[in-house]
Amino acid sequence: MKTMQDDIQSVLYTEEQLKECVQKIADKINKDYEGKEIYAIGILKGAMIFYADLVRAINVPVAFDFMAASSYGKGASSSGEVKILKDLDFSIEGKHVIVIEDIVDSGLTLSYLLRVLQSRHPASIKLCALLNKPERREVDVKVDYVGYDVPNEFLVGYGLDYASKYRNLPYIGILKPEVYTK
Ligand SMILES: O=P(O)(O)OC[C@H]1O[C@H](OP(=O)(O)OP(=O)(O)O)[C@H](O)[C@@H]1O
Ligand code: HPA
Ligand SMILES: [Mg+2]
Repeated sequence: MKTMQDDIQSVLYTEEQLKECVQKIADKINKDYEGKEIYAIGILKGAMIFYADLVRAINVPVAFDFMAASSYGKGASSSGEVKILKDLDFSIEGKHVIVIEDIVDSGLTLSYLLRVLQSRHPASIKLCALLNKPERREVDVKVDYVGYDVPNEFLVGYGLDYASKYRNLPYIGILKPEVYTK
């Protein structure tokens, strides 16, 4: 039987590497937010695995909230427009917000969400993404905490999907191009 692994060209980051990387990001956040409370906004669904690992490495109080956004049109490239599918449960007014993403690619999702969130008057807002793909950037977004700058390949695993599949792989892999071009 064909397994998910058969669709992976190569492993980009192993489970162990990801664990170390998440800890490094958390160390910085722990320093920057000492004595404060964080309102962590995870962007569903891609960010959920990273979110779950990151918040457990943070040692100041963290309130959880989530948003789901979708760029219109699916596939391996984004179409440009962003729609909010699920909004936050609570107000972020006066809160120290960190928006947590799995990957910044074109930047359209984060730049749109950032505009929406900034209009709600948080005390501060920072962006945290495990992966950053600078070659694909269409709009400028300043990501405050980044795990890795990644090459322009289609990545899956550790939350990242292709056609709703591969999110549960514990590592990040490069998807074989024949999987998404067929
Ligand atoms: O920088 P961008 O070009 O906007 O791309 C990045 C966004 O695309 C993916 O999410 P997607 O909308 O596919 O939904 P998902 O998180 O449910 O996979 C990813 O999780 C980011 O949220
Ligand atoms: O490389 C990627 N993989 C999965 N989802 C994505 N969304 C933007 N870029 C990617
Ligand atoms: Mg996403």
